Amino acid sequence: MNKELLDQPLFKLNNFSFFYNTNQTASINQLSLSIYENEITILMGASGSGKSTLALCLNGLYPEAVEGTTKGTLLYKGKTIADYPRGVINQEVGIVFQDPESQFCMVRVEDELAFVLENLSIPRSEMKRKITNVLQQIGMLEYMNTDIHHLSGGQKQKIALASVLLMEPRYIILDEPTANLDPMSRLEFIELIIAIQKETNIGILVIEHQVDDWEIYAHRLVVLSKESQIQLDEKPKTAFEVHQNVLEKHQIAIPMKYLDNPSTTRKVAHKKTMDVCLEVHHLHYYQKKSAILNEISFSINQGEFMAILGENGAGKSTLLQCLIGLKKYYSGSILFQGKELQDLDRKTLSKHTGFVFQQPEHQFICDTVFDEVAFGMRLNNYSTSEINKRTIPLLRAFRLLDHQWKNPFTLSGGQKRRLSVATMLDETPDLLLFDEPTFGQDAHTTKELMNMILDLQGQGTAIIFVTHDMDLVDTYCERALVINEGRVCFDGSPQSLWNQKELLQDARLREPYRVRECRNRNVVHVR
Ligand SMILES: Nc1ncnc2c1ncn2[C@@H]1O[C@H](COP(=O)(O)OP(=O)(O)OP(=O)(O)O)[C@@H](O)[C@H]1O
Ligand SMILES: Nc1ncnc2c1ncn2[C@@H]1O[C@H](COP(=O)(O)OP(=O)(O)OP(=O)(O)O)[C@@H](O)[C@H]1O
Repeated sequence: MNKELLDQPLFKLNNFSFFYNTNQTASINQLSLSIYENEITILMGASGSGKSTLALCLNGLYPEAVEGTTKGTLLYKGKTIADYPRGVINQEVGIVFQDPESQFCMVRVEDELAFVLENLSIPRSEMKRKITNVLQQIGMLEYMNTDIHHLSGGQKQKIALASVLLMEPRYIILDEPTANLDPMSRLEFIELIIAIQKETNIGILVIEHQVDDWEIYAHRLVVLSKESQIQLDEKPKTAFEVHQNVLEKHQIAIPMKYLDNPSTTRKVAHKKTMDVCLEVHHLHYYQKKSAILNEISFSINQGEFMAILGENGAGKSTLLQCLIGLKKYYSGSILFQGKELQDLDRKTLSKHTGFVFQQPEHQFICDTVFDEVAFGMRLNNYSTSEINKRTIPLLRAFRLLDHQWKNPFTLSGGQKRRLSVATMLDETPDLLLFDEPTFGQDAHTTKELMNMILDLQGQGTAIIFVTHDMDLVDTYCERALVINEGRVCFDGSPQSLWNQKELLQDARLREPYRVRECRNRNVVHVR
């Protein structure tokens, strides 16, 4: 690609490095890259390759907002970013993060958007019109007066995008923006971005680990190695068709449509035993008088692997929190191995169960990665040599050994997620609950993580797994429980779920790629 001869790049990095002061090695290492306006560029790379750090440097937030230093040059419109007056770049280069909550300052949607306009010194008389226009543009006008906390994940993501659009940016960076969205919201969000790009012709940088729904729209795919060196810079179609070996080497997930035979990857294991692990009877849960969970009943046996599916806001996380005893004020009953959950003390419960939170940060309590993994063992009075014997292999398996003395809060998104899973595997639990454990993970980690889960399933652990990834459900799960508006609307095998088109639509789910492919080839009943 020798585009540079034709156009002046919007961003130009020349041997650019970024060091967090707490780390000995560079998080971005002598990267040279040009990024152009009016293009959609996808940036991929293994977890920890420096993608989010790069996004924050391009937006001018780093190094100022963090203890870090840079080397080499990073030019925006031909001028060093540090030479622009404060705030100019933030306004011209907008970022939407994976977790939109981290971007909000106000309670109501309108106030949040007005706050953005206030910072731009827009007169009050113009605010209403601008807010109405942007909400119309993203299809959220009816939510102008809604409390942001009452919006679903997908809706919050759209409001985060609206805040960025109000700044009329020249460039937008989307850092894993769809990782928390249900399958339909994900598609709608991508379509919205593409429509906006066509209408305004602005440049967009998409950082993602799963690009199945993005790649047809992108002009360019850039792949970084672990050492943040460019390994590939191609049209996505060419990259996925011609360079699969390079992509696999760098742990990049190849969209299913480019794989020879995706159905051979199915690994559903039937390890269910006769021993009941958990029983839920007539569970109801209310939040501020509104019903979040309604009349939920099901049971799961040891060795069973069940996915919980449903649209953003359906009640999946609330259900998991009830099942693990974090939400206590429910009605109905939950029995763990025959005993009422509310009668079990926390220590017994934490010895036999594990819970991986949706936001990994919510479960970190120690100052180092090592201590975080060893925490449960110390609580159970393990000797130092026993702790080392168990902790080191776990850190190695989750590719965290090099980061073991770091503070967990300074890890990359994917590293945090891996740590949150590793902390639950210090023993073989009887019940493991995962709230979206694979989002934000590269292909290699997702595969390893799923294999570890299958291993535990084989040892008799009952697995409950909340996910928005239908391909994962199709590949690994033997049972799916679908929640819609707080009620169970399906409980059965994923294969029978894929045949219920209306139900999938109501719950805003999608068939996995394998099944869509079968349908395209007119195989009517999918097995
Ligand atoms: N503190 C709260 N006050 C009022 N409503 C709340 C509160 N917390 C959650 N809710 C509502 O409860 C419902 C269920 O939320 P929950 O987080 O369980 O959904 P979810 O299925 O896990 O969604 P997602 O897929 O987006 O993670 C949502 O409609 C949400 O708005
Ligand atoms: N605030 C911080 N302080 C110290 N080190 C950090 C900080 N944030 C990130 N790092 C380190 O910098 C490296 C790059 O992190 P970054 O978040 O940019 O990676 P990434 O490619 O976005 O990863 P992922 O795909 O897992 O989100 C990682 O090794 C990470 O541990």
